[in-house]
Amino acid sequence: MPRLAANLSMMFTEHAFLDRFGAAAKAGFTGVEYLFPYDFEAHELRERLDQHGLTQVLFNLPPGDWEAGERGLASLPGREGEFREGVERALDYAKALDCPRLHAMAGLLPQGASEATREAHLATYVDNLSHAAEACGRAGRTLLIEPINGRDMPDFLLQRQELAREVIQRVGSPHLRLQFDLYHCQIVQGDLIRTLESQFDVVGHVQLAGVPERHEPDQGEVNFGPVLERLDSLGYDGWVGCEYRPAGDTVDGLGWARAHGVVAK
Ligand SMILES: O=C(O)[C@@H](O)C(=O)CO
Ligand SMILES: [Mg+2]
Repeated sequence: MPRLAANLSMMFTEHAFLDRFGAAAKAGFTGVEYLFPYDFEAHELRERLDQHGLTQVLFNLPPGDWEAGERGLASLPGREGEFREGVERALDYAKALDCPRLHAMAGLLPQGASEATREAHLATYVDNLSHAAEACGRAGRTLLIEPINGRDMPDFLLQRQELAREVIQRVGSPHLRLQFDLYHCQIVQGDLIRTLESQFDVVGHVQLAGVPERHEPDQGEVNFGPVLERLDSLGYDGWVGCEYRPAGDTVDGLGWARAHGVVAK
């Protein structure tokens, strides 16, 4: 069975952020991920990981001005310098946290973008990812890109798994892989098992959540048991990030995860 990582941006929000590490460990998780570490000093996060025997599985590059609605810089023409500074900043944190994976969010297209604008964003995306993948490779890390559904993030450039694959091929670096979020894939295109099979050779991380509410995976329209079994039989040895907003108390909603060794201590 795949190892489950608690996503601390969405789970255990009953606690202040730094206290979520201990809560996740107490609930039986051995790995954690979250969107952004940058509100904290790296040593504060490192201390929490060490104190609770946790592995840092993943976090994201700086996304631009999140409060103003930005959702990543990787495809934004004219922001290349800021993107590259973000890569260096993320790599510093990754070293301190011993984190092997970094996710670069693609960013938004302008509303009603023409085909030419879209092509320009894609070209910037490929250039920026080429640079970032090489920097990650030199640092012994893997860079990830994630298709995100356009209902939750309207105008997000990267929505389909096939486009992610095309971008990965255009970049052509072994250090760039796919963050396959089953929640987004179900909303955008469904057919989870066949899509996973066809993308598996480029998958570097997996996430899940119930659809459509993004609650626990045992709530909603997807029967995740067979999907996780297929992930196993394909030979996946990475982590599956639990990137969902619990419907109620986080620990009360963990019944589904017992089969994966997540058992409250
Ligand atoms: O699926 C998501 O929302 C995340 O994995 C992410 O990185 C951007 O919000
Ligand atoms: Mg995700």
